[in-house]
Amino acid sequence: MMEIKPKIYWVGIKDWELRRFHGEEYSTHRGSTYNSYLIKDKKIALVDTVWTPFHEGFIQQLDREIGLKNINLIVINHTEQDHAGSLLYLMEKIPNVPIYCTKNGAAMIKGHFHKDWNFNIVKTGDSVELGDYKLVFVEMPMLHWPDSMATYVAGANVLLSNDAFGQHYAAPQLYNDQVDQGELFQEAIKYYANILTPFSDLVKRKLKEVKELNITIDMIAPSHGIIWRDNPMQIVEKYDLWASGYHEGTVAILYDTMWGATKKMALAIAKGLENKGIGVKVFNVGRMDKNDVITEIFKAKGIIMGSSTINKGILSDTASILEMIKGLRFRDKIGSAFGSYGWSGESPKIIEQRLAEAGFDMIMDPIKMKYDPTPEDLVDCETFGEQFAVKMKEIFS
Ligand SMILES: Cc1cc2nc3c(=O)[nH]c(=O)nc-3n(C[C@H](O)[C@H](O)[C@H](O)COP(=O)(O)O)c2cc1C
Repeated sequence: MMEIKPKIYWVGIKDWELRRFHGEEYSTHRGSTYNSYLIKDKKIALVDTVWTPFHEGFIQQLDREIGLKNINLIVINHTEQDHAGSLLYLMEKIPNVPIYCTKNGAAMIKGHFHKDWNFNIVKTGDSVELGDYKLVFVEMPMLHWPDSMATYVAGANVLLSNDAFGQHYAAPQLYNDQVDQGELFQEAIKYYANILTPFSDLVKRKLKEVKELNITIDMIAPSHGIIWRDNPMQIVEKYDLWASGYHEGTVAILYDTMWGATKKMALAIAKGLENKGIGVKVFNVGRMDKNDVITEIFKAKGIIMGSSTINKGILSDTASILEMIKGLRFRDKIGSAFGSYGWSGESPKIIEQRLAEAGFDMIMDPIKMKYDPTPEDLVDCETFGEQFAVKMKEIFS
């Protein structure tokens, strides 16, 4: 239990060992934290809980520090198991305590726990007086579930933002100014790219709405990772940027190969892009963490994706990335496709079609080479890279 502002305590859990989240869908190279907050004002409020496997230690800590019976209300900003999982066990001890949540939140708590507890449905602007502080609720539907909301602690100027502005990042320290900035921002952008990209329009609208409220925010305390206390608005500004067709002006070449032919093509295309002054990163998607690939796609302006043909189709790791791309609905990105083949050569066309369906502007016809590319083939690949670079520059100008 650590005091983050007078009378406001972090009562979360650091999960150092977590390496996979959302089943196997999200890699967590640096673990994660489940941040729960306790406000010990005249009334005692608990905001969010922790993931189910950690419920025992979490509840014991709360009981030891304040006595469970002294909790006057619980706020559930979001009902996903990593934040609300311990609620079931907590409510066994204090079954009548009021739970403040959105209308969707109450429905989803019932969906998860099949219990009809004492729900207090709140909307944006509703509030609860705690004594010196007041909790003010801000609905954030689809950021990133229909139930999501944030809780603002008026008087302390703390925004308990739940999943927004969070990162899967376990660190010895609690605050943004105490940790490695490279690690912190890598985890923050990875979180945005992999979880929030489909909701960028909503993010922009919500940020505008919050700015118009004209509230002072001295601290943003999300439900995963570190707390933003040093210039907390810097992460809000980043979200504004990331939600606005963000890119770093580079090209990501993503390839998959069985015997190395498509890799040779990838490197030749990269050379062509570099010849024309475009920054390029090359990744073997079969060997790379998929969420890191998604983060790199998020950062790039252009995506050139290659796979050799297998059984008239594409290699499975490429297919998996394309499925993720489809759901994430990237915007304002350009692309093309390539690949080696033996006799029928379907893969580049399949990639082209799937990227186009996912909203990419395919600015060049795909290129394919039979079996291992000859030196002449590689010159053609290099020229392909140069032409892509020229078109990309035209789009920028
Ligand atoms: C199991 C297997 C299935 C393949 N199926 C096809 C196919 O359906 N059509 C085709 O054009 N080539 C097919 N190929 C040939 C490869 O696409 C070809 O060898 C290519 O050069 C491999 O490129 P890579 O080294 O980048 O994987 C197949 C190869 C293997 C090993």
